[in-house]
Amino acid sequence: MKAVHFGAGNIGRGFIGLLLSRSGYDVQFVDVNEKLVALLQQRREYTVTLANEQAESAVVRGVGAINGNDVGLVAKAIAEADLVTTAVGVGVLKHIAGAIAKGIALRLERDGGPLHIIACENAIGGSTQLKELVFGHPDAPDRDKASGVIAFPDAAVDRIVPIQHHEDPLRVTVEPFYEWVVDASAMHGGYRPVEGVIYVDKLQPYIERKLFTVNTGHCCAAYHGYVQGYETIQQSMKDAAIASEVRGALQETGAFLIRQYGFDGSEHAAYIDRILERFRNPHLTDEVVRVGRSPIRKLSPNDRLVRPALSAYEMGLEVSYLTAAMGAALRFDFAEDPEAVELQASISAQGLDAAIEKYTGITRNHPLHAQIRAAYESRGAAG
Ligand SMILES: NC(=O)c1ccc[n+]([C@@H]2O[C@H](COP(=O)([O-])OP(=O)(O)OC[C@H]3O[C@@H](n4cnc5c(N)ncnc54)[C@H](O)[C@@H]3O)[C@@H](O)[C@H]2O)c1
Ligand SMILES: O=P(O)(O)OC[C@@H](O)[C@@H](O)[C@H](O)[C@H](O)CO
Repeated sequence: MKAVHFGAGNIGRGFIGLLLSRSGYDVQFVDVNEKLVALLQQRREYTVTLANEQAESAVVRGVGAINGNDVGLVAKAIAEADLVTTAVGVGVLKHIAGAIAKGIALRLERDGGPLHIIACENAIGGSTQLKELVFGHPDAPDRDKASGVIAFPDAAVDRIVPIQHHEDPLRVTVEPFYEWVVDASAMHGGYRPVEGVIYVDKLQPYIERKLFTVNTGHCCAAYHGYVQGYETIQQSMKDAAIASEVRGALQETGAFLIRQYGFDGSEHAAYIDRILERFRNPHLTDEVVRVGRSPIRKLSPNDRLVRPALSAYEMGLEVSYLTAAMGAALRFDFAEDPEAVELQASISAQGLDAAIEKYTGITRNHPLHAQIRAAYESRGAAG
């Protein structure tokens, strides 16, 4: 069984590659980081360590790597694969769509069998977005011809994998918890399950619960922590005021999720508690600038702050912790993050109100707009 996985980064090596390999797949990573590709080709294995007391390690063996710029080789691998997955960042999907389009075209020419392509990104409908990019690409084959053969099931993936600082660039430390949920309703019948993956008929409750709890809470800790001058999520969560901002935001998204999807209230409260413990994991060092990365994406209308806030507001629920986090996100001025630079330049050039409208879609006449402005102002440049 052959799997092609785009993105040999933290989640690619520390989660998706690990599970695929355990399920008996030969994993070919596709990446544009030449150093990573060369090391994977040379060693064909890497080590994953769990961030717990025991620090248990596992070696993932028999992996390979292809340079993503070698589109011909990537297309050939896709034509021959049994499964394709991605973890490159949702904004990067457009850059891999061409190679996937070529791979599908080659596969159809050769009468290759059915194939699932699963985007494991933090986004609602990540695989569906990838599908649109692939079939919008000039190298894509006819959509109808491909539709019986190629499926793009959406997925939710959860495992905290920080930026790694090991001497060995392939080694990756991951939290023990993981959850990978795939929309089985979009899959071809008779698929071969990946060990550890949960297949469900309706993904929406799972992806929204994950994104609007794990990722909402995570970015609240990151943005409030950044404003207060903390370097890591673990330091931020030790600050009682920040921990209470994070819990407050998760109670707000929780009220919306429970009402929207009928989750059991006490089970959801336990889910929140578990997540807060995961953020505090003393065996991990997760930088606030990683978790807060790409603030424009995180402030966008369909993402972890604005979407649950607007949905909850429309249900008549309180959202002041969520707007507080948006105010803090607008203060994220990390100079090495291109989206933070763009956001700050926009605030300086066009003013705060225009930036809130542009990036969140929340217009000046919406009551939440004033709340976000007030939250931003109360934080001041130095917090
Ligand atoms: N790290 C986590 O805790 C975590 C958990 C769940 C989901 N995710 C999601 O997984 C995705 C990847 O996150 P990450 O933390 O592993 O990031 P990462 O930066 O560690 O890994 C991304 C990898 O993609 C590679 N890449 C970039 N452009 C590429 C291209 N054109 N072709 C092939 N490879 C390319 C990069 O070189 C890098 O190795 C994101 O969507 C993220 O939201 C991350
Ligand atoms: O990957 P992002 O930028 O969407 O979000 C940053 C973190 O919140 C995220 O990577 C989490 O660690 C992960 O989603 C946990 O499952």
